[in-house]
Amino acid sequence: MAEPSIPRATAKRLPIYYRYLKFLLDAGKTRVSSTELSDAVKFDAATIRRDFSYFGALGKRGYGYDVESLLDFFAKILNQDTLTNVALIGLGNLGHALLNFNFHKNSNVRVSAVFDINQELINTIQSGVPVYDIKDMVNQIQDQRIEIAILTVPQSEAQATTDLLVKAGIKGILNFTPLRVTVPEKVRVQNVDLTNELQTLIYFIENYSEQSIN
Ligand SMILES: NC(=O)c1ccc[n+]([C@@H]2O[C@H](COP(=O)([O-])OP(=O)(O)OC[C@H]3O[C@@H](n4cnc5c(N)ncnc54)[C@H](O)[C@@H]3O)[C@@H](O)[C@H]2O)c1
Repeated sequence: MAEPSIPRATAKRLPIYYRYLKFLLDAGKTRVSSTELSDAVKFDAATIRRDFSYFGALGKRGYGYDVESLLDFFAKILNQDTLTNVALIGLGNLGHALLNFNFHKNSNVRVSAVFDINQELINTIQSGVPVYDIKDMVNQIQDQRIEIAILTVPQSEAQATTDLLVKAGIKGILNFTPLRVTVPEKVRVQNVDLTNELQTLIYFIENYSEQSIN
């Protein structure tokens, strides 16, 4: 997957643009202005124009953006044309919730393999996805050519599991554990921390209540 050199904040907004454009296309809309987009996705129009400018001059003055070509363009960047298989490591409370969700709607990402140490789970099918013994993880990930993993093991297991993932050749880890895992430079880690997100939200509400928080 080619990685375009766009700011991280822009990259994080892309799936949101993509989902809304898909909605517009399904509703039969052929074009959209940055102001309309702004109302829908709640980023200001200048941010949207700047984001889109990173991909070249896509909009036309007085016309707005062509929904279909914008969607095609984003689909390629987001790799929506190919199904991305993801491994889920640790099928506890959080792992189950993510597996049940399984990213089906509006996305070409799915969890295709689960790994755990719990003998009651190993060799079962959960939400349509096979659960493997963690001991088989390196082989399975390599055989299935999985490049992305979601980490939902206890904190105490996070680094050792990450080391195994690195050994298996994984390229990206969505880390839900509180540990900031250490990885070689070529591996990308995205940390998800709901407490942090909530605290950020509270901070913005308390300090910038009159302004947009995007
Ligand atoms: N980021 C967030 O906002 C957020 C929210 C909740 C929980 N968490 C974190 O997510 C992780 C999971 O939380 P939970 O509540 O689902 O825990 P849990 O105890 O319910 O589940 C952990 C699962 O990991 C499995 N496991 C243990 N060691 C393993 C190993 N070495 N290899 C593979 N599987 C292993 C267990 O058998 C269990 O199924 C924890 O690190 C927790 O701190 C993060």
